[in-house]
Amino acid sequence: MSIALPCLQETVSEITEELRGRTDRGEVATYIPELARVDSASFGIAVVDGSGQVAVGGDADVPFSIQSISKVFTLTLALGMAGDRLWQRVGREPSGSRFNSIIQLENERGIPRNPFINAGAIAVTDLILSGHQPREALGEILRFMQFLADDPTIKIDAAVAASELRTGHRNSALAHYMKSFGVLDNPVDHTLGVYFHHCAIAMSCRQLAMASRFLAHLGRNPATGFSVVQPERARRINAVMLTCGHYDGSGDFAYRVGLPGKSGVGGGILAIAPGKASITVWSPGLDESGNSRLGRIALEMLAKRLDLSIFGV
Ligand SMILES: NC(=O)CC[C@H](N)C(=O)O
Repeated sequence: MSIALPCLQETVSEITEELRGRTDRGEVATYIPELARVDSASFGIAVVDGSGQVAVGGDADVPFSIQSISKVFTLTLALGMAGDRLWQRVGREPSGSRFNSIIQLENERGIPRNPFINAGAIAVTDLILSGHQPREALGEILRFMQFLADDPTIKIDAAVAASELRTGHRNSALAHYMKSFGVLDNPVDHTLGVYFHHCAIAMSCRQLAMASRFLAHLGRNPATGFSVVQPERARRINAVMLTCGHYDGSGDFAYRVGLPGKSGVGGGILAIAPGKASITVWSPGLDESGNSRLGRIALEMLAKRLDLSIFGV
C-alpha cells in the first residue's frame, strides 16, 4: 500500500479556487460541432493516490468528452491483444506535428509516428477491430473503461460520435491514406466508426483518475491488487505518454509539468505520477497545440506543490 499524499484535498481545493476566476482559458474546439456547445467556464480536477484517497475540485463529477484520452486505453487493450507486434504498425516517436497531420505518412510508408496522434490511434483501433464486428470491438473498449473505473454507468455520447462522423473528413482522409499503404486491415468505415465512438466516451475527472490507477502503480489497481498489465508495460505506456501525449506540445508539457500526460480536444488531461497518483483535469479551452490551457496550468501547480515531477524538485 502506498503512502497517502499529504495535504492532498487542501492543495486541490486551493488550485481550484485560484483558477476559477481566470479568463485566459483558450478556445473551445469547434471542428467537432457538438464539442462547441460545452460551457467554457467548466473546470474540474480529481486526484487518486495509492492509498485510495480521492481529492476533487470544481466540476470533478461532470462527464465530458474524453476524446484522445481514450487512446491511452485503446493502446493498452491493443498491446494486450497483439503484444509488441503492434509496433510494426505504429511508431513510438514524437511527431512534432499537429494531432491530425497527414504529412509524415507519405514519406513513412503510411506508418504513423505514434499511437496518440489521430493516424496512430486509428491504426491501433484497426488492430482491436481485427476479426470482430464494430459493435463488439466498441463494447470491448467501453467495458474495459467501466471495469477499470469500477463504474458501469460510463457511456458513449451518441451526439458527439454522430457529430464527428458527419464532419470527420480529415480522419477519413488519414484512414484511407493508411489503407492505401496496407496499414489498415478492416473496411475504413468500420475502423473509423469505432474510433469516433471511443473518442466520444463521456467520463468525469473522477472516473478517469480511477480508470488510470493501474498506470501509476506498476500495472496494478492498488485498491484490489488486480494486475491490468505487467509493470514493464505500464512503464512503457507512461513513456509514450510523456514523449507523445501532447502532440507538438509534448516537450513543453514535460518541461513545465514533468509527468506523463495525455490530452484530449474535449479539454481533459490525464496525468500520471508514477508510484504516487493518477490525476485528471478538465477545462474545455485549448491552446494552439489543441491541449487544455487551464488544465496544463493546474497540473503545473499541482506537480510543484505536491512535488510530483518525475524529474525531481
Ligand atoms: N486531440 C483529440 O482529442 C482528437 C480526437 C478527435 N476525436 C479527432 O479525431 O479529431
